Order: sequence, then C-alpha cells, then structure tokens
Amino acid sequence: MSKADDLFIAMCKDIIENGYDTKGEKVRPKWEDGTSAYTIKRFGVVNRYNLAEEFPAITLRKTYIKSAIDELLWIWQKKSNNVHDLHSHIWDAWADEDGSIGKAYGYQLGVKHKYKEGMMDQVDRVIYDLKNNPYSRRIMTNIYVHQDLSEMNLYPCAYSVTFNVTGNKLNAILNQRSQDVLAANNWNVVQYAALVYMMAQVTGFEPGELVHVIADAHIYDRHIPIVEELISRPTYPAPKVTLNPDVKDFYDFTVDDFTIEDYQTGPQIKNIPIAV
Ligand SMILES: Nc1nc(=O)c2c([nH]1)NC[C@@H]1CN(c3ccc(C(=O)N[C@@H](CCC(=O)O)C(=O)O)cc3)CN21
Ligand SMILES: O=c1ccn([C@H]2C[C@H](O)[C@@H](COP(=O)(O)O)O2)c(=O)[nH]1
Repeated sequence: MSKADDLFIAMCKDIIENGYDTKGEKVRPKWEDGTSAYTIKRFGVVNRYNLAEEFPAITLRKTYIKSAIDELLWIWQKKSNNVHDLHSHIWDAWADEDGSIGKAYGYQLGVKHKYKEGMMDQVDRVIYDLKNNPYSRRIMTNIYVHQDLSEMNLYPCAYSVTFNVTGNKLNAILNQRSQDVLAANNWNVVQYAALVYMMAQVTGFEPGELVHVIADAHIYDRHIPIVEELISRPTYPAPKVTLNPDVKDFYDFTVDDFTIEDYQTGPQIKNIPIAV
C-alpha cells in the first residue's frame, strides 16, 4: 500500500478524533449557498514523504496528478496569475473578469530581485544556487509578500519552499499556512513532489525527502462524512511516476514529460463542494 495513504489516513483520523471544531466562530470561507464553512482543525501537522521510495500519490481515490502538475507549472514555470493559462477550472472562483487572481502565486515567483550575481526571480535563484552552491542552507522561496496582500484575491496557502541537499539527494520543505485536507492535501503533496523531481533532474541530484509542514490542517464540515468513508477504503501500492530523462532545462518540462503507471485507486468522489 502507498505510504502516502498511511500518512493521509493517520492525519485525517487525528483531525477528526483530536481536532478543534470552529463551529460558531467568525470564519471567512463560505459555501456556495452563503452559509459559513466551518472546519475541524489540527494545528501543526508535519508529514514526511520519502520520494526515493515512492511517488506520494494516495490511492484511496484518484489524485489528478497531471492537473496538479499543470497548476504547479502554471505557478513555477509560466509564473502566471491568470486562469486562462491554466487547463483546469479550480481557480475560476477567485479570478476577476480578466482571469487574474491578483499578485499571488505565479506573479510573485516572476518578480525579479537584486542579488550579488544580478537580477533574478526566485525560481531562477533556486536553480542558480542548486547548480552553483548546492550545499547552501539559503535556498528558499517565499511568496507571502505582505506589501502585495491587498492585491491578492486569496492569500497564498502553500507559500514557501526550502530546498536542501544531503549528499546526492535533493530534499524540500513545503510550508503551508492553511490546508483543505480533502480537496487539496494530496494535490499539494503531488505537486511539490513533482517539483522536487524536476529540480533534481535539471540540477544533477536524486529526489530525496519532501517534508510538508501545515499550520492549520482542516476538514470542512461538509467534507467530514466524505472523509470518514474515504479513509475506510482499501489501499493499493503507489503508482510509478517517471520523468522524461531528456529534459535538462526546467522551463522545457510539460505535463507530457511525466509518465504515470499502475495507478490503481478507489472510486472517485465527484463534485466535492469547495468553500470560497
Ligand atoms: N476551500 C478551498 N480549498 C482549496 O483546496 C483551494 C481553495 N479553497 N482556493 C484556491 C485553491 C483552488 N484549489 C482547488 C480547488 C478545487 C479542487 C478540486 O475541485 N479538485 C477536484 C478535482 C479537480 C479537477 O477536476 O482537476 C478533486 O476531486 O480533488 C482542488 C483544488 C486549491 N485551493
Ligand atoms: O494550494 C492550496 C490553496 C488553498 N488551499 C485551501 C486552504 C483553505 O481551506 C483555503 C484558503 O482559505 P484561507 O482562509 O485563506 O486559509 O484554501 C489549499 O489547501 N491548498
């Protein structure tokens, strides 16, 4: 069975059994019908995925790995903040009439900053350091930019990645301030696992560990019965996910360079309600 399933099931059980119920509190998100979207939450969840061992996709239900990678490339490679550059519709509810989500995610990764070596954006800085200073402890991105928050339609949730090399392995910590566990936990895990795979390949390392640090890990009230059923299902071995070895430049990757094999899963849960 997939280790990612074990971690997902343990996290959900911990939230449901030991979490805090926000019912009645002043909460921001709403359901489509206008009612408040309450959660059961757990503060400070840390999950470690060994990418050398398996690609961390859950098998309880299918994670749309290619759509998740498409969104990751939208942010990290296209550095776009416009939903028209995305192939899924998951961000439509937060876009304005022109399709922009404001100065969030891809916008921030595209901003150039002044370094001793010249002007670079945060993604190019990571690639530069992994190639030139791989043992540096200063290789990180951060898109939680306070001066621009007023121009973001949703504040970044997965906001910082720290890359760290151990021997020939590239590791990463994903810092996330808020996580909708049913809709996006495995979605985000698969995205940043794919990012480590890509960064490792173009900078000459092997994928190591992904550590996912979540401040507020929550299950929305309308998701609780769905999660209870989901985590009672059988699990299967993790899928095999491989990258086209010919790609040597981060900016040349497309979703077609990822091959997913043997991804056996439980049935899909259709129309998961998303709190906006
Ligand atoms: N409440 C909430 N949860 C989120 O996960 C979330 C937000 N808001 N706001 C911004 C983005 C958008 N994200 C989303 C939104 C929808 C899905 C979703 O509907 N996922 C479906 C499959 C989508 C597809 O067809 O590709 C799923 O079954 O998981 C996933 C992530 C993640 N983020
Ligand atoms: O990549 C993402 C983006 C968003 N989310 C979730 C986490 C929360 O449920 C909402 C954002 O609401 P806030 O009130 O701004 O925390 O979106 C996610 O899990 N992953």
